[in-house]
Amino acid sequence: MRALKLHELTLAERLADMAVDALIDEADLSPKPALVDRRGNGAHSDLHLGLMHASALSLWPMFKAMAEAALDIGEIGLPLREALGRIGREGEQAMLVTTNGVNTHRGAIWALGLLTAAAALAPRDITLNAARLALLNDRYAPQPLSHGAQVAQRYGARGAREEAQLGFPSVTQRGLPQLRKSRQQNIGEQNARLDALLAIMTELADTCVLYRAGPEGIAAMQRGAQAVLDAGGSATLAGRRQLHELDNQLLALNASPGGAADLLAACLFIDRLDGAL
Ligand SMILES: CC(C)(COP(=O)(O)OP(=O)(O)OC[C@H]1O[C@@H](n2cnc3c(N)ncnc32)[C@H](O[C@H]2O[C@H](COP(=O)(O)OP(=O)(O)OP(=O)(O)O)[C@@H](O)[C@H]2O)[C@@H]1O)[C@@H](O)C(=O)NCCC(=O)NCCS
Ligand SMILES: Nc1ncnc2[nH]cnc12
Repeated sequence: MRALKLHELTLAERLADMAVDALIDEADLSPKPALVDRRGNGAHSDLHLGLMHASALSLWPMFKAMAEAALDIGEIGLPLREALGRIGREGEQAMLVTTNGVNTHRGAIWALGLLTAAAALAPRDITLNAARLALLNDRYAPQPLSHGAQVAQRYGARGAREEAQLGFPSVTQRGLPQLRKSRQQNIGEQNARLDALLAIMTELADTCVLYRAGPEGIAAMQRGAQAVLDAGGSATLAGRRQLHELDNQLLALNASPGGAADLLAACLFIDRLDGAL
């Protein structure tokens, strides 16, 4: 009998695999404060873990197309930025068809889309090149009054666009260093990832939290996340108590840190890519 020969994955396919894996790892990580995880729906009535998985898988062709566009065009500039915008909008439609209209991964399409394209061009300069792409103005992008735009107007908050334009400081200066520090303490991968999420939450202006719960919600998220880390992190008993407290507080405020969750996925993507280099 002849052996079945599987085709070797292209670079674009491997990057799409890594992006989807990062989204699934983020969704599965538990217990995340007020977010969808293996325990339940957090502060969401319209989301659940199966939907997050289906949504992540629906985005695989989009991530692959973004990486291919970067490889075809070969340089940072308006043609690539506008190609990514078009592919991203199509991906968002595919996501909405899969989820029956629920917004599961809009922020992740933005962050991981830019990072996937940047990784295809030059993995070692990934956040710098993602920022350069985010700084270019896509002439075809619609200007809807999104939740992010509304809270930017009301509170002057820096949202997803600015986070990318600055080269993802929440990821490079908070999430990744914490992930590596916690791993060195041999506390287990899930605890290290939870600590990374908390580190991201300590300073982020998450526009999802701001839209739902205002500055009070942001203060509760940032203060509570810092309290877990100060108590020794999510692997310690004292830290777990603080984490439980943070979960309760955010649920009471109906505040879901969806932006922080997307940035954790970005963090896991870059970490995986570093491991593959
Ligand atoms: C340029 C865009 C990023 C648009 O940004 P803008 O801020 O105008 O739009 P939003 O759609 O409100 O926000 C983008 C999403 O980014 C996540 N996010 C929030 N804060 C931050 C932050 N500080 N840094 C990084 N990322 C952040 C967040 O995504 C998660 O939350 C989603 C659910 O949130 P929300 O929409 O508020 O809630 P809903 O469930 O819809 O309603 P309620 O339940 O509250 O009633 C969830 O999807 C997570 O992913 C923000 O939502 C860019 O998005 C854009 O232009 N998109 C158009 C398509 C495109 O061109 N893409 C290009 C690909 S390269
Ligand atoms: N796990 C999660 N729960 C709720 N919103 C999210 N957006 C991205 N990941 C999420």
